[in-house]
Amino acid sequence: MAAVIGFLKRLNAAFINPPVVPKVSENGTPLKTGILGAANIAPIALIYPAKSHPDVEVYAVAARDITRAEQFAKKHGINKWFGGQNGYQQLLDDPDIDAVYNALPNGLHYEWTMKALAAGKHVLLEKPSGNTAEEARRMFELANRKNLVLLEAFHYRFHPVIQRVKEIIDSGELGSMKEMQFVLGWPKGFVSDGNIRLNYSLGGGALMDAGCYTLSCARYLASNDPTAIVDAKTLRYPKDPRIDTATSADLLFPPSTPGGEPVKVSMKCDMMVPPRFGIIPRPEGVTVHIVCEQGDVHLFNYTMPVIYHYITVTPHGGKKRTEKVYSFPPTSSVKGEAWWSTYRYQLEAFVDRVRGRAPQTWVTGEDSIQNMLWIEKIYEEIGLGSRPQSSFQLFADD
Ligand SMILES: NC(=O)C1=CN([C@@H]2O[C@H](COP(=O)(O)OP(=O)(O)OC[C@H]3O[C@@H](n4cnc5c(N)ncnc54)[C@H](OP(=O)(O)O)[C@@H]3O)[C@@H](O)[C@H]2O)C=CC1
Ligand SMILES: O=C1OC[C@@H](O)[C@H](O)[C@H]1O
Repeated sequence: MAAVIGFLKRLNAAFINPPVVPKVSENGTPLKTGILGAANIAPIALIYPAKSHPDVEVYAVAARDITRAEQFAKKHGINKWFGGQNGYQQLLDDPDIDAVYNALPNGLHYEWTMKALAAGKHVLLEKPSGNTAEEARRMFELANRKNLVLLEAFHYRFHPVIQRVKEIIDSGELGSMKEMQFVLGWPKGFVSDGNIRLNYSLGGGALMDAGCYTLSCARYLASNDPTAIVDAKTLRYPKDPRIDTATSADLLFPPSTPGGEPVKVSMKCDMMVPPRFGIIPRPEGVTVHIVCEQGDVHLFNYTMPVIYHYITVTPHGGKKRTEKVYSFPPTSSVKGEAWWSTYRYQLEAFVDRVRGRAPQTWVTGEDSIQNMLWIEKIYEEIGLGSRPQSSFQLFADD
């Protein structure tokens, strides 16, 4: 019963009725953020988390259609909106805005992040950072040059549960790593014709959408980049064969301990998992499984752990234990509540960085660039090729 009540409380506070705190910024005014695109993800990734952050105000939204912008703004209590052909640029030109949340389709991440940085705004950028590693490299280079914060929104990395899994592996309690398996999928019907995920020029594809998490998580837990792609397979979207609706890849990573064997990693992502018996919707899974020399670690739900998750640790010949990690230990002085979503933890870190404080953890620009690079390599391997690089030029000599 207590578990059910805990689940409902977390669900409610994270995604339905987030607690609202007064805005009391040490800097005088809270960080004013503007959203590019009235995107589906914006409420759970920024608007709800901002309600419980004392130093963030969701100040404006821009949409291609002014009516849509206005409706979205009114629905979410946002006082300012921009719309029409110049709506996005008008938001960037607003001198009161400090930071921008770029929730546009992947293929537009580069153009609008470059424009936002050029306008002097910090950027919280949706994953994957762009269509190519070159786009990512240019964005982080500009952010560095302008001394602005740019973060690829790999929200799962900010939650204590994935950090706990890494801690277990890195502690050596189970010996060196042998294999890791990552699965992420959405039930068929979630992504249908017309969705940005099925649009090639907008950076669609399962590997871009769900696969970028599996790859990021593998690289994070391995503390390394892959050394080789052993095999990769894909299912193509019949209406546009340049789009993968599901992709799986077997990779090799360097040994986790000196002199050890390479770590074998398999990752699988699917945007259209067929229903069980043809009718029961079935997510492919949201799991991480790690096989070490002396035992296994399994994490269920690494992308939405606030709702529910568990880690099981099974030492060979030992007793299986289960851990749940909704917040950092009270002794650690790291901020957080059991109801904080990955996005709320992420916002805390983003604001800390913008305000010149050290965030609890971070996804570096180099990490984001490498993730894109390996996405491109896997696309090459399966014969689909990279998503098209943006033709946008910030400077004429770009
Ligand atoms: N962190 C996470 O958990 C998640 C991240 N994402 C990422 O967020 C981004 C947006 O995803 P999601 O919110 O699901 O997508 P949506 O389709 O809901 O939103 C995309 C927004 O992009 C704008 N847009 C601008 N140009 C175009 C165009 N040519 N075609 C379609 N839309 C356009 C639209 O804004 P307008 O209002 O101006 O019309 C729309 O609101 C993606 O990069 C995705 O990978 C998505 C889901 C979860
Ligand atoms: O980032 C994401 O996470 C949640 C999914 O629903 C979505 O497709 C994806 O873009």
